[in-house]
Amino acid sequence: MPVSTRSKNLYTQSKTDTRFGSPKKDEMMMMATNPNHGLKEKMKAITLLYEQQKQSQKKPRFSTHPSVDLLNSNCKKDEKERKPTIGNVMREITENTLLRQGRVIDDFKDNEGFSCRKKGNVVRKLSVGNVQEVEGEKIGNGQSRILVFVRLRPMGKKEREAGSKCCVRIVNKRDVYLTEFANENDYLRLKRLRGRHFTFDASFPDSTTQHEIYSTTTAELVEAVLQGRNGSVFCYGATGAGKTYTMLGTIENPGVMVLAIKDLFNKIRHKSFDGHNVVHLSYLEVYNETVRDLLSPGRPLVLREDKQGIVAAGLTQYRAYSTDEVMALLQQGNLNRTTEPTRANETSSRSHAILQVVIEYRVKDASSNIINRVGKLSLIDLAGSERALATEQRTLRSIEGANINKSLLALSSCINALVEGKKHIPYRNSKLTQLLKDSLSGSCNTVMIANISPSDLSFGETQNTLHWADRAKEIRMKTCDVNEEIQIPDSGEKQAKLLLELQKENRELRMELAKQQQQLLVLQAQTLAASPTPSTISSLLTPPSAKPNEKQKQKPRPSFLARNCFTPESKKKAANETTVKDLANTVKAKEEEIERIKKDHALLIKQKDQFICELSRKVVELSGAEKANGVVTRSRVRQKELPKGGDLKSPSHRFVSPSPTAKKRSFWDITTANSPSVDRLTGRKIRSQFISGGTTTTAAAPSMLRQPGFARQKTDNLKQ
Ligand SMILES: Nc1ncnc2c1ncn2[C@@H]1O[C@H](COP(=O)(O)OP(=O)(O)OP(=O)(O)O)[C@@H](O)[C@H]1O
Repeated sequence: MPVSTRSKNLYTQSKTDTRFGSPKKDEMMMMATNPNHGLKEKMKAITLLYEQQKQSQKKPRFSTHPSVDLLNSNCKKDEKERKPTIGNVMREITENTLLRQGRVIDDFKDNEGFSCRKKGNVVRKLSVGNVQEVEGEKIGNGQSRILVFVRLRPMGKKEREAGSKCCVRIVNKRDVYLTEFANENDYLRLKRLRGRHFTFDASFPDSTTQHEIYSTTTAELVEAVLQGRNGSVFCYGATGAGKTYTMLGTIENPGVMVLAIKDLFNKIRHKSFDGHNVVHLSYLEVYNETVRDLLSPGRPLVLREDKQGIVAAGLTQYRAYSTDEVMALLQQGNLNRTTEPTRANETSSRSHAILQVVIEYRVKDASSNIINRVGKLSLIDLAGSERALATEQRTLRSIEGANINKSLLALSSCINALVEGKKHIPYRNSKLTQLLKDSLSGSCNTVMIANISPSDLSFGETQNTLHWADRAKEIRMKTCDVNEEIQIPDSGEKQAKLLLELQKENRELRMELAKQQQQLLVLQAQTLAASPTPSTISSLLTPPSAKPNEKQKQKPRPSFLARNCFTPESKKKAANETTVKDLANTVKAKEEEIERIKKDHALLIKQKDQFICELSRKVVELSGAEKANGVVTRSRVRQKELPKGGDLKSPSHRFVSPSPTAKKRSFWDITTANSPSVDRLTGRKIRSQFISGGTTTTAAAPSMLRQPGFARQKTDNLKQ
């Protein structure tokens, strides 16, 4: 029999009141706090208050995409339906079972236990199936934020054997639902599903192929790099989540690194207008906070900051000419990478690896300007974070793990600071963040691929990865500038013109010089002619301070007393003398000029001699190398053809001295004497002697100087 209680009446009354408006909040508050009311009444009042508050907090939902509306309507429906009825509890159990089988369920609860779907984030145009463009943002049009993708890997054999459940569900190629299953020993919450929902630019289920991953995440970035922009792709996630598989892949299923390089090489050939392009490659790892070159391992590298940003000083930059060559370099680099088996992954990468490709090529624009484009692509495979057990000893693995976690922590601090728009970003906290500075905040298009495992055993790690990936979406990037340089068209023609002009000027100067020399001679002749006494030029050129000659001494000096001072003869003499003096001065000046020109000429000739010396040295080296390689060259054939006397049988013999033994040592002879073949004469030890273990080698010893690696090989062969 129904019993009417005070609280029931109150509840019905308040319900009916809603028809005319909401029940009075003050009344509810009074009831809830009044000590004279019963517990049930208080509970009802509180429930009503709560419902009212919830309704007032509900904001109108806006979306720019029909799918988002659909999600929202689903969400409302779910909220109505998800009352703790038996039907709903049964439904939860069914969902749980489906999840255990790795199948799809329809809705999830957020952390507070309320069924909810987040409002869909604005996504950019992607080449993924049904993900559509919502906003006009695109890579290359002034990137504004990091693109974040999530990849789910298939359940591993070990995980399946351990009876783990799938806790991740990907819906709509964009939404990731993460479920936290209750602890099996927690009987009270056994039926409870807790989870979180995330939205990314694209999310890939476990069946996604490597090509799909590449075309969605990196293909556009590669295109932007070819336009002269910088791009970075980095994989983030827990150990064993599939980062290395995504970045490097296997021989049958190559990953992003391999596919990106193949694509770069294919496209650059088509884009370059003259077929000329330069591809430089470097590959490094950050292991235990030290930077190492993976292409030529050696001492740790030091990071320096210059105009281009942070660079590893001394890092090898290989020039690659083909995809195959790059593949070989990548393989070589990966063999040098530090990997160790861990609890979670048998071939766990214990270091962060960064592959950097710099491309340079030329294109012609509409107004036939030649444009030099330079783009940089960084592909980063981060080491996975690993939970260290409290009981774990301080082994090398745990130190490695600590360092990996330290750098990843530094990375998350940087992401946090960037998201919060802080002025100081702690890049210097680790080597990894220093190297990623450009990718995180510079003018760069950046793509982040977060790798996750489906197993509920890795729930914590997966949640962490998704949390950071979600944060990374907020990072705003600088507008990415294009690295290109316009070259003035026909610069070659201009240079040729300049050369011709210079040659012309040079000819004119020479002619001027010849003219001046001629003038000088004329002047000298005139001086001689104008001289009152037949004297030599040297006598004319003697300075006034010099001792007067005997004749002058004997001659009476003009004086007023002798009255020969102003005679017409003396006047003529004085005029002649001044002319001679002037001429002597001019001659002196001209001679000084000639001296200077002679000196310049001597210097030029010396420089040319040095240049010829250098050239001849190279020729001798080359001929040595040819002999070593067994290449038949004209010079070798000629040597064979030479008779004992040394005369050539070819028609060119007429250019050879008939008695070579008696000939003067020419410049060529001197350079040959300095070449390795004549080192016996000088007695100086040469490198090839050291290579052959101290025994003096013959003149034809091949040069190994340009290939130090081969030098070592040669020594080994000789030893054998
Ligand atoms: N999408 C995938 N498809 C098939 N197998 C995968 C996939 N992703 C990962 N795997 C497999 O999972 C295992 C672990 O992957 P991987 O080595 O790439 O993990 P990781 O994140 O790089 O780990 P760590 O950080 O320890 O290096 C490998 O055996 C790999 O072949």
